[in-house]
Amino acid sequence: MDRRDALVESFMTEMGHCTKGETLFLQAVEEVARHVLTVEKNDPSFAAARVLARLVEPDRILSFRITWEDDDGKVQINRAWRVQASNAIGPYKGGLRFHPAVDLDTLKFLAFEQCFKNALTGLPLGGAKGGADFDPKGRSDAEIMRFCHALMRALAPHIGPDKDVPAGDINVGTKEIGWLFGAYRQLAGAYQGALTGKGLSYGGSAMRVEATGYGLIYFVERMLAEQGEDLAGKRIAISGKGNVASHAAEKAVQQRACVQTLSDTSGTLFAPDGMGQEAIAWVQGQKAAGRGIDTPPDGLGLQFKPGAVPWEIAPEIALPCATQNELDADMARQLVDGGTRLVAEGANMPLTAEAVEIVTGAGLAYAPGKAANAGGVAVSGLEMSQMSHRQFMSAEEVDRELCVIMRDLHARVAEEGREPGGIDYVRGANVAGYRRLAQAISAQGII
Ligand SMILES: NC(=O)C1=CN([C@@H]2O[C@H](COP(=O)(O)OP(=O)(O)OC[C@H]3O[C@@H](n4cnc5c(N)ncnc54)[C@H](O)[C@@H]3O)[C@@H](O)[C@H]2O)C=CC1
Ligand SMILES: O=C(O)CCC(=O)C(=O)O
Repeated sequence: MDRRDALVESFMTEMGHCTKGETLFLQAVEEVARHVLTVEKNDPSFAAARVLARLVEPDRILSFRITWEDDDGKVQINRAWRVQASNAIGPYKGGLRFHPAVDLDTLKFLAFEQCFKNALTGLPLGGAKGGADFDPKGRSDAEIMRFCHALMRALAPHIGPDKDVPAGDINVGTKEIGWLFGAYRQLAGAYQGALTGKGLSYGGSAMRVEATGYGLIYFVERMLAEQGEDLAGKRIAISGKGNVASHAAEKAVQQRACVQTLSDTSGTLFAPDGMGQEAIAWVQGQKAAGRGIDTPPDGLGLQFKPGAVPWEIAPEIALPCATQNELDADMARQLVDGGTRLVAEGANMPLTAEAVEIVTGAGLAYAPGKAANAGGVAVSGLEMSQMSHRQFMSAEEVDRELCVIMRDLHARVAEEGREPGGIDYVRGANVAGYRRLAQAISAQGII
């Protein structure tokens, strides 16, 4: 199915010349271009500023060789990048990912998406993303710490509280941020908030760990409220078992939903009667200890199916929370045929372009990650404010604020995406994010 119109076709063709082989980046850009190019064309100042053409070319891409020593004293070499996409509305902001599959294409797509997501939060945050092809699997803590310190030696000159503020992402959690921050403060010779996701004892925000998953559920609650419904008793399938997935599960259970799955690349944990908090805590403990989820203990109501994906249970709500393009066309058809009514992305771009066509074509309510998972970066924004004021909020205060941010974000997206038959969340998110970026970019002249 090809929905490209002439405007999108010519934009993508022009872009294709300098982005050969960057399939993830092109996928993310095309989805945005479909909705915003007509908005740009119809606004003389946005059109004159060529906003989208500027946004698809990052401000700068930093590339690093990271050299470090493993536990056997052997020299190891990794590649790392920081893609600083746009600081038109605030300092560059976005996570760092450690994964062997990390490459420039992945980070360019994530940095591009981050610009729109951060604009949607209503906070003054620009867009960036970074990471390394370092695989922490099988590495000791001492090795991961040495890698973090080596990475920060390369990154430190390019970041700072008013410049670029990295955070965590896949395989980068509170532990890694601690090591990155330790090296940063020594190299900078100053105690400043150049990273978020810090521990509570040294300038972190309450609830940053929970924020993305909890925010996702607050967003889903607004989507359901549009249909006059709530989460109570709804059967939910969640993929992933990490930070986003497990905290989405935790909040959904608190809101009386029936969470039936969590997963990883080895298979899926099924809970036919719904997971309790103990089951979720067990998954979190396994992940923290670097252990698998394939041997659940008796008494938690969990069954593990090797190689299975969560979507086969025909859930009412599907929340992909693992990684990009994890949910393909066949899985999307499985959801549609099984009667799923709502899909919201906890991960960044977890549905392939074809899968998006299938779920939206079938009339499911579908929220893209740039809207639904923005709670994490929003609380990072709150962490930046708290750090600069030297005054910290309680967990209850941050949670309340997160709820308000997700409610307002939903309203912004709904306003742009409302149609007679419901809300087009993809168009709403793309256009609302674009308008904020375009106003800032066109107001600041040709730079
Ligand atoms: N941590 C954060 O605050 C935010 C994260 N995200 C996105 O959420 C997603 C997950 O990130 P985190 O939970 O932070 O990472 P994490 O490292 O805590 O967990 C990721 C988990 O996904 C599992 N996984 C990877 N590929 C999989 C697959 N194909 N099927 C099933 N499971 C798979 C891994 O086993 C891993 O446990 C990523 O797309 C990330 O960019 C988005 C917004 C904020
Ligand atoms: O908290 C942040 O700055 C980054 C969060 C992130 O990487 C994301 O929203 O994908």
